[in-house]
Amino acid sequence: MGDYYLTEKETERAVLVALSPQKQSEEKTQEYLDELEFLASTLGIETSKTFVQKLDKPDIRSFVGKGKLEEIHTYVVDREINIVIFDDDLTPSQLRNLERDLEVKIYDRSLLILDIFLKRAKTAQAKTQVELARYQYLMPRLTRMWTHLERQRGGTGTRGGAGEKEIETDRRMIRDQIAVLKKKLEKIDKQGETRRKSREGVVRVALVGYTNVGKSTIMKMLCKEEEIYAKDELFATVDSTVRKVVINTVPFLLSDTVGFIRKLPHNLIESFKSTLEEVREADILLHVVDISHPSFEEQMTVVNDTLTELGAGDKEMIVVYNKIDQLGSPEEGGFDFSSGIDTTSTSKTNIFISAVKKQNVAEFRRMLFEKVKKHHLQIYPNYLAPDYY
Ligand SMILES: Nc1nc2c(ncn2[C@@H]2O[C@H](COP(=O)(O)OP(=O)(O)OP(=O)(O)O)[C@@H](O)[C@H]2O)c(=O)[nH]1
Ligand SMILES: [Mg+2]
Repeated sequence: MGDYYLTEKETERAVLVALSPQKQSEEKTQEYLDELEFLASTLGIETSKTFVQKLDKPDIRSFVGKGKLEEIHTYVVDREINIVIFDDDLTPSQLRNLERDLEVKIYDRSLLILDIFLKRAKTAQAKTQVELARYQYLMPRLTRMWTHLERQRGGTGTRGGAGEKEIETDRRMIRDQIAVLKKKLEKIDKQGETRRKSREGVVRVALVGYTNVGKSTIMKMLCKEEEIYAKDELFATVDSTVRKVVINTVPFLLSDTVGFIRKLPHNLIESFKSTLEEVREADILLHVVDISHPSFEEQMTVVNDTLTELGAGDKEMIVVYNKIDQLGSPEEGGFDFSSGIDTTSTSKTNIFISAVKKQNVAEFRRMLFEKVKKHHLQIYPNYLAPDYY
């Protein structure tokens, strides 16, 4: 008997499924799967095995081909797996077919991300936004949700799913719920607008970046606050936090925002637009990058694309390359970051730091101070800011 049988019942065990198109390297596929595993573990789901199928496009009926599906099914039954997670979004009919064939909970990337957001959201606004996005996601997939409800009520894997009548009732209920949530959000947005107006006349800085790069850690470092939640988990921050920071007598507002990720569900971006208003209204963006991540460049592209989508693509920006402590020393072939500043780029400013090991933090603060001062002087031309040193 393997270890599997010793695992506590409550632990959710999953298998991951991804496609590997011909033009994608094996390393890339593995990296995507690692990210998916990390997402799952953030929800407390343990990954038991991953399945990869060499296919350029997903199978219309069941995402993977028939043979692979049988292979997955056998494994799921043998190892008492409760969830199968697909790295791409599934169409409503794929979801239905897979659930029928595999007889376990089926997740796709979007649902996984939505569930993490649901777990993390703290403020009324974020909670409402996630609920809305989740209902919009579930709406075309109602049969599936119904069978989930069935199971929760103690039914056994209802093969045929619910009757049309029940589904219609559910659909109506969800439609009403979506309307209620939208109204609620409008009201919250109005209050937010008033609050944002009251912040006029103060320079605004927003931390942006891929998830888990260290935004909240930098926020904490700049605010000297302990209560900001930073953790080695994806989407540790879902609500945006705003704090007043003063560097060398120049005040500004700093906001920490939700991290971006490859293939962020579109509904989610839509519903988070008001939270991301912090980003749109910022004078300066601090684009935090985890330079120790093997695909940091791709992550930067995801972030820049999302910023463009939000209409914040051409803002003044400092690129903060974080986690340099994770890189090798110059002797080991790593970079020499001792100066902390790369002046080769003209439109943007780059800085290399370690928020945890506090490397190059003084240079970073000075760079930020110079930028903030410039904006502060535009608002208060008569203000005499002292020199940094
Ligand atoms: N080695 C190293 N780890 C760091 C550094 N900065 C942050 N981390 C770690 O990276 C992990 C993620 O940090 P967070 O600050 O939560 O990252 P985030 O960007 O706010 O993440 P989300 O809110 O999940 O999007 C934590 O475990 C941090 O301790 C650094 O300079 N060096
Ligand atoms: Mg965070």
